Amino acid sequence: MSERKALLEVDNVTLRFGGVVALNQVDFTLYEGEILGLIGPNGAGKTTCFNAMTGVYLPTEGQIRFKGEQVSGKKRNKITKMGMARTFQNIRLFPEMTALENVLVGADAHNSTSVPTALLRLPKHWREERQSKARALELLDFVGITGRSDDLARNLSYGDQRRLEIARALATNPALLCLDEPAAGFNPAEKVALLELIKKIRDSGVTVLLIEHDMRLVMGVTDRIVVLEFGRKIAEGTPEEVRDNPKVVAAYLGVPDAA
Ligand SMILES: Nc1ncnc2c1ncn2[C@@H]1O[C@H](COP(=O)(O)OP(=O)(O)OP(=O)(O)O)[C@@H](O)[C@H]1O
Repeated sequence: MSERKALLEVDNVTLRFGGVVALNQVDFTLYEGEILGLIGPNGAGKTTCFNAMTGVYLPTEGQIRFKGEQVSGKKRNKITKMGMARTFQNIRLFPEMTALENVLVGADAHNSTSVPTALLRLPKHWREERQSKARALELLDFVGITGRSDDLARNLSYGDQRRLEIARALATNPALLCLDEPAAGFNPAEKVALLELIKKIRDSGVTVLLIEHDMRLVMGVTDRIVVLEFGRKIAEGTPEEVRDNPKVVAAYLGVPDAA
């Protein structure tokens, strides 16, 4: 246990929107190399927590640290550069760009080419562009949409658009990938395939944080789970521990059809 290395620390975070306490003294750590599930009923605070971690919201109290460095108050592109990438509950692709171009936009966050180098089309620029393209094609292959690189994003199936979003996030070479309900709208077969992809991402060395409503998906893929209810953490542990926790059963698993 002692060799586990903290990647992201949510340290006693409270977040208020006016009178609404969306997060109430939430505390947990995400360790390198794990798949952590963040679950809870509607309105529990999952998305707010995610948004705080990725710099969208500033906690009212407490701190969030990534690789030991505070993320709160930092700009999005700085947080991306620190090694954190995310997808969104609602797909946010550039619909009129090709799949490949969408991934290249992700990779751009990482390129070192300066604007003058790019404008003057110096060799370094071409080299980086070639490398980025090769890497983008590799990522499309990795997420399972080989052959769709030249298709406009809007012409991809819903499932493939979700995969493309993941490829775009991976193009920033993250240490941590945060997935916000990636299986929303998926049929059971697509969910199984997504589960495989999430494991493959982790096995490639990327730590994964997963917000998910589908209990079966969460149980089948995560190493540990944090459960929120009304903005508070009510449980944390392995899928088995969480599943058997009476508070969780009452709050979430007891809801018919939650699975
Ligand atoms: N921008 C905001 N302004 C005011 N209240 C907000 C805002 N965002 C979230 N809330 C409130 O904070 C609480 C937590 O919401 P949040 O969206 O984080 O929950 P969630 O667990 O992600 O829910 P869901 O599963 O429905 O997406 C809710 O009471 C919500 O109404």
